[in-house]
Amino acid sequence: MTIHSAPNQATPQRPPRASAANESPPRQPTLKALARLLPFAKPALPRLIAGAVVGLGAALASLAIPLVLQWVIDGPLRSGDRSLIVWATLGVLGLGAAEAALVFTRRMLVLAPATEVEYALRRGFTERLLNLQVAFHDRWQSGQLLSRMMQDISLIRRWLAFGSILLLINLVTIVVGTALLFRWHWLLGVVFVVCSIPIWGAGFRFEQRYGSLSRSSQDQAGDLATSVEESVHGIRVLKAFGRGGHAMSKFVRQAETLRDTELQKGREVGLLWFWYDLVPVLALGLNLMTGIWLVSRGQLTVGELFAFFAMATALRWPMGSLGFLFSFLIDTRTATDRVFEVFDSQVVIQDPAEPKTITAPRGELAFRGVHFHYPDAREGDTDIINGLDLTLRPGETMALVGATGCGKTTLTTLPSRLYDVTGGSVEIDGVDVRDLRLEELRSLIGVAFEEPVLFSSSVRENVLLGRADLAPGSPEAEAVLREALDVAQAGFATELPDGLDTAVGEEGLSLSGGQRQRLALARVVAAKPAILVLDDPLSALDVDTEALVEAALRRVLANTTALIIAHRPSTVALADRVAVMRDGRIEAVGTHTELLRRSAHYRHLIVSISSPNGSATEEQP
Ligand SMILES: Nc1ncnc2c1ncn2[C@@H]1O[C@H](COP(=O)(O)OP(=O)(O)OP(=O)(O)O)[C@@H](O)[C@H]1O
Repeated sequence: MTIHSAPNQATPQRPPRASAANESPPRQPTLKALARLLPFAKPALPRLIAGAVVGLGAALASLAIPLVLQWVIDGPLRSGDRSLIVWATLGVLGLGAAEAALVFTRRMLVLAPATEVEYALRRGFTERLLNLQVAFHDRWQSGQLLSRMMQDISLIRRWLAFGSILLLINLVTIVVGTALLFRWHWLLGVVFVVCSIPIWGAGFRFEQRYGSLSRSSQDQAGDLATSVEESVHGIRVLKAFGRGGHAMSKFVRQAETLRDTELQKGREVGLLWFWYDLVPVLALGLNLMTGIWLVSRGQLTVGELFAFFAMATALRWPMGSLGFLFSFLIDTRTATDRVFEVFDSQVVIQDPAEPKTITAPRGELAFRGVHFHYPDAREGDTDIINGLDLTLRPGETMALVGATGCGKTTLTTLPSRLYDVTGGSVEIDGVDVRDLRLEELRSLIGVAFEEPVLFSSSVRENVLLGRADLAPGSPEAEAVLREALDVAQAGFATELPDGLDTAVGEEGLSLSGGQRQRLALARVVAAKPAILVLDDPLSALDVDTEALVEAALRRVLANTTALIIAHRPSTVALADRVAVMRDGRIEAVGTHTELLRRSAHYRHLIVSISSPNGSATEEQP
């Protein structure tokens, strides 16, 4: 039973969550953007550089073949020296074999370090996500984060292992090869360089256009991942409301947008490839005519002409591959930008510079002149928590009641610093929670949310989540586990197929709402915090189970300070005192009987939550 309220004009409405696609900062030069990978790539650099050097060796071996050919044609072949011809043939074979072996070695050298960089990036990314405050996660779609974590980081790995090295090798090969063309005859070199001008022009135009397309497609892939994730998560609701078709058409719309962007990308890459395929062939044709002309005038030997063709052919792949490598480069810089947008997000809720500590916690929790608004609140909106004062004495159980949307859940997020107050302070035993290290603070406060979240692991691991101090499987851990399950009336867990080792959560056995809620309650009880914050923890339980949990909770709460959001009279009955919240403040505090006597708003709330279709609005007294 929930207390409903009419839309409250005073509280800000949440705008839809921003797709991160709208937030990209101005583009910086590609090399500068990629240089941000250096701290992660540093340990892998020696092997990546060794791979590049070996790769260059392979390229030079392939470039040496035309030189040997020239020497054979102009030397031994003309003079008829058979033994030298055999040696030269063996030399060419040796160079070919050396090239193959070096390419293989390059692959082996770069594979492992690139995977290590991928691992380091994923690890850093996850650490960042876990450290970032809840407000960050409110703004970012999960599919966007997932696609950055999986697709973008793996693209960066492929770039480090192959793309970057191939681009370097191919550019060096083109420069050295072109220099050799000049060595045979300056005119051949000039023709080659002039012919390659359109390639550079096409590359420049491509960089300009492909960058934004690449960004759009990677963001759209993230949006698509979000839709799929939401549909899979909400599959029951979609089916129950017969809205599978609606979800499908949303998916199709997004998939079509992504397809169109990919097609545009494909057209841009196709155009680039056209130039990169056409120009080397044109250059070869023009050079053939120039070469024959030079031979006819005696300015070039036949051997030099033959070697020149072998060289121009050897340069075809490096030239042709540039289109693909440039698009790869731009996709990678986009991926790097997207990954670093998360790394660049400020962790605003963190440990203080000079932390205080509470050596013997008594469990007093005080809200002093607290103000709070969510980061997306608009200028001029009234704060959701608007100058709130409330003190819970050590060991006291305080029920918090108020109309729906008045800010009760928001208030429960402040003591453990899921969000920071925007004014005033929250104090434990007189110490501002912002002066405590987060680890200490979160060991002092246990929170159970209305929506019980279980992880895809065993019952045991889920319940002992907050007890990293207990060795898994130790007698002490088992005792804490049993006691917590007992208090939460979660004995059903021992009868699951694998007992307390049964996997639950998304990947595990499906549990009922009440079973999930009892395990979540057991988890917070097992944490044995000095202060418990419970957001309507018994809402999914039947009346009999609720009574049993309440009796057991009373035992636990005897020594623990507790703030409990109450949506039912039975939960209010657990409390020593009740606080009535209205318009972002505490309107009245007292025992249930006192409040019934002196607060009209409380009477209204109690009547509405006691009736079968209970509803309360802020407009009522
Ligand atoms: N993450 C958020 N970002 C922005 N606004 C939020 C966020 N969470 C809640 N709000 C807004 O804050 C206001 C108070 O919400 P809150 O969940 O604290 O109310 P509540 O009293 O717990 O309601 P209920 O009894 O229905 O659970 C609402 O207007 C809500 O839209």
